Amino acid sequence: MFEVKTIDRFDLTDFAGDVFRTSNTDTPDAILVRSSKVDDRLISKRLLLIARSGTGTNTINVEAATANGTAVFNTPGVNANAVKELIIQNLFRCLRPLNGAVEMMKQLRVGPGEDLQEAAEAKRVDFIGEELYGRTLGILGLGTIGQRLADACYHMGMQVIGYNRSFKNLRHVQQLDTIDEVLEQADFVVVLLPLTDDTRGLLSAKQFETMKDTAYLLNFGRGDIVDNQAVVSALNHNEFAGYVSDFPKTILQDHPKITLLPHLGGNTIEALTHSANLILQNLLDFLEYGTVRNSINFPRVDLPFMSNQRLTFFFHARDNMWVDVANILNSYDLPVQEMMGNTQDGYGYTIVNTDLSTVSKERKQKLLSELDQIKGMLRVRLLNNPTQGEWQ
Ligand SMILES: NC(=O)c1ccc[n+]([C@@H]2O[C@H](COP(=O)([O-])OP(=O)(O)OC[C@H]3O[C@@H](n4cnc5c(N)ncnc54)[C@H](O)[C@@H]3O)[C@@H](O)[C@H]2O)c1
Ligand SMILES: O=C(O)[C@H](O)COP(=O)(O)O
Repeated sequence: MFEVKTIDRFDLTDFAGDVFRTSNTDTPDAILVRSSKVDDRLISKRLLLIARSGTGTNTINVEAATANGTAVFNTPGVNANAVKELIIQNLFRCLRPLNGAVEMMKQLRVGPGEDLQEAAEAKRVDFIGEELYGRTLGILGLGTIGQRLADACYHMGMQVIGYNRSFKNLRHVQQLDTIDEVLEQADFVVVLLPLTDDTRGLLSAKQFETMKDTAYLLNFGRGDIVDNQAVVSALNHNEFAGYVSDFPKTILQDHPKITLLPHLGGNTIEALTHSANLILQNLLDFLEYGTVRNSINFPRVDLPFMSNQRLTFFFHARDNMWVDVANILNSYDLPVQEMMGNTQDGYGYTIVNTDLSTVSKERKQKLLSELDQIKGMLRVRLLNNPTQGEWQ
């Protein structure tokens, strides 16, 4: 039904993913990616969906996809535990100089008759650490990951404060009214926001001035939420103690107070497996059945496929939209066997189970073209029941 090919054939750099197409054409029906940027040139009329295995969708032009009638899917929450655990590991690393101690142990040699443990203990004064217990954790972005981190750190004895644009009724977090209040009070500030027009460059020189000089900033949201040049400058002026980022930039390399990771947040066997399974299921269900789950721009609609064919409609929600569709279906004497629809953020998605088995190919084309031309219609699809016939 769908071939899977790699995107390399498009010769678009900075992109690596799989595409799905129904015929031997360079224009894909669907694109599957992790964090790779989806080039806008791929959002052609033919493109039915973009599937992002993972959470952040800042590498996809969702607005352009929506206007094109292309569904965008992601797998929110599946890597939240992986990110939470990596952040906790890094909180400990900020206070306990484990890397140095392990390195020292690799180098340490004792002579005949000397005791290695004794020699090691003589060196441990260089590796005295501090404890997380009783310290204040500030979380910017109290979503799925932020809440899990808050619960775990609260149970380790930390005070947890946070900022989110909407109020969240959370048991273990004192939610503050401004980012600045969090920055002033926290010993650790963890960024867990999405990258949007509102959050790009949100943390810069002015914000760093308000931080404690002993505080650490950990960015597991997205690199561009933080002004990297301002980070380097603030650290050079001892405005805060250290920066940990999951999003490497050359300007941050080699600074003694900066720790860079190669975007490891969701990089566990569990998260990757779970995410890949979920996104593939959602992708195939949409391509073959028109079912929508976990889409960020299409409303959720899941109707059992009990007919020979079904029509799916994605449109700008407006008064009388359905009257216009129904008039055309009636003029073709099409039975509406079952139907389900939903709206979200001004867009509607409707599935109609029907039977076109007696309608000629030419009339089907004419029907689809008339439905396509309805004012506000963004995408019409005709699907054959995969368990009852061949793909058309
Ligand atoms: N490092 C990694 O590997 C990794 C893994 C997963 C997610 N992430 C990043 O973390 C982000 C958060 O993930 P999540 O699963 O918790 O998402 P989420 O959608 O559950 O949480 C995001 C939270 O941020 C809040 N928010 C959005 N814009 C805001 C603004 N301008 N000001 C204040 N609050 C705002 C939302 O209300 C929400 O509560 C993702 O968007 C992604 O960029 C990184
Ligand atoms: O948004 C996400 O899910 C994370 O940043 C993980 O991205 P990745 O799929 O490239 O690991």
